[in-house]
Amino acid sequence: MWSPWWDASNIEKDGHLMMTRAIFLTISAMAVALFWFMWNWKSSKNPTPPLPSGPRGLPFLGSLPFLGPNLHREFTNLASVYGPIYKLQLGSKLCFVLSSPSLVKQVVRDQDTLFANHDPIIAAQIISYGGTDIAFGSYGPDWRRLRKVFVSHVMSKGNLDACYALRKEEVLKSIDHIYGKSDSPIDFGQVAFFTAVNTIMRMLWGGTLEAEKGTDLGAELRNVVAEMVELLGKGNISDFFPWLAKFDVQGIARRAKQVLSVTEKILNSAIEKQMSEAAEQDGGLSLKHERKGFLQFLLELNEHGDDAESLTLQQIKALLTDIMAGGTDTTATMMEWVMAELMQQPDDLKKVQEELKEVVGLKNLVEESHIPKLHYLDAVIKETSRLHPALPLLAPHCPSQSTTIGGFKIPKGSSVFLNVWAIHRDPNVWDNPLEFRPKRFLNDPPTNNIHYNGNKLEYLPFGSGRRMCPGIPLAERMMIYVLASFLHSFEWRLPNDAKLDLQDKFGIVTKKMTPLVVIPTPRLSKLELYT
Ligand code: HEM
Repeated sequence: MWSPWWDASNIEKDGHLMMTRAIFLTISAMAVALFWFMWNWKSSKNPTPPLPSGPRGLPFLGSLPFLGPNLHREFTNLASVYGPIYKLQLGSKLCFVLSSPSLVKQVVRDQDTLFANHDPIIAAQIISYGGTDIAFGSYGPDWRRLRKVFVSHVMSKGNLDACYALRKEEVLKSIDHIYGKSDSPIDFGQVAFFTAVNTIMRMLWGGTLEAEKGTDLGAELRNVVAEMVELLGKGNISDFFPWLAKFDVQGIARRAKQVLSVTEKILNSAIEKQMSEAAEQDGGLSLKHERKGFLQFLLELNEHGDDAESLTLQQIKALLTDIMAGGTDTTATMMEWVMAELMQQPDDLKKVQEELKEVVGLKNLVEESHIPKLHYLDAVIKETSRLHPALPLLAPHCPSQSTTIGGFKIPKGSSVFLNVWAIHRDPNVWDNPLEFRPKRFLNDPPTNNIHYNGNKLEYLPFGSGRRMCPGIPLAERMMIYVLASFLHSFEWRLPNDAKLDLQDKFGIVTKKMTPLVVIPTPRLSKLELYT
């Protein structure tokens, strides 16, 4: 076999060649060594953080088959094995669960902007007009404008004060309804839900849809809201395996589109009606009557406000949908939990009712002006929100870039769950956390103040940071006003043979496992107050 290496006539030529090769090899070896050294030096200075540990799971499915239905409890149990930050593979989705105030701080304070997106699930994207709303919209200029309009105008004290008359009318209707059921068992959650939906709808439209009273619009709206809430809370396999989305195996996308078309019909008719009513009156959108709803307010803002505040019609509809979906079931669920806790704690119930008797008097109905004096009821609601936060894992956040939390890598696009349920029940954070003790929130001494505003990371029933609940001013007013009205107007007891059960059932809103059935008896001294 011929080879230039062995050919004697080419010795001189080969000598040069070998020398060149030797030099080339030496330089290459030195370059590789230098690169290797630099790389090691750089990575020893900036080591890539590891992913946190977590359950191994199965190939392809990850931990999906091992998670039971009560995700908040499962996540808390896993934290006792893997610590306050761990990873979880769910289908093709990489998730992280954080369960300590200091880790939560890194998400909602230190890296708030980076974590300012919510995880966009398929049903939510459809219902929210492709994520043009606040709850599922991507963080950016449009989202900021929408949220600003909502927080500083729709939820402003002035605007909420202005529609008190609408809330009051709906609460009085509910009192009348409960009075009609005196001394018989009622499903408290259902009454709370009807009251919350009717009150919120009334605030959305103001007087606009009143002419529709004879129709079943109220029932249609309640059904649509109930369907929205159900779809948002349903585990959708396509969210864990996006390539399955086109098959819509569980029919969730199809149902979400149906819900959207019903909502669209109702919203369009409300907008048309609002505009034609206003045109009849003065050629503009400013209705003369005082019972303005949010819709009219938003349309007026569009007509008279500056560009920085004007919204497209689609954004207005998406915002109204957020209020329907985000504000009704949460508020009603919390009211049911408060009532359930009070049924379990007769001493606290007595204190709440004594306070109401003193502040309001048995010859009067509760007014919102009484609220600032209802300290004990306020503390009861706050303590209930600690033990039973409506969204125990908040809404999962999604980092827009890869980052580090607690020394661990969190890749871009993963889902980050903040387990406030675990924090609210952590003995390192709260004294005797499982005891129902409203006193914790009595603000005594005043330096002890704990509010819903997300400033104390130990207490986050409404979240914290850029994506915290923007509906707090309305939620707070509605919960205390409706509960005070019901607790002042009636005595409440469990049916004789009933056993109180405080177990919960995880969902987008975590509710009581079994409905709370209670018996109302009129408490006020003047019966004419009830009708
Ligand atoms: C007791 C009642 C309520 C509770 C417990 C509650 C709780 C929450 C929580 C925990 C979040 C997610 C925060 C996060 O991910 O960090 C949220 C978001 C939201 N809530 Fe509420 N909420 C209530 C009532 C309301 C009301 C009455 C409205 C509207 C009038 C509302 C509108 C929203 C909206 C639009 C978002 C999305 C915010 C965003 O993504 O930027 N909520 N709520």
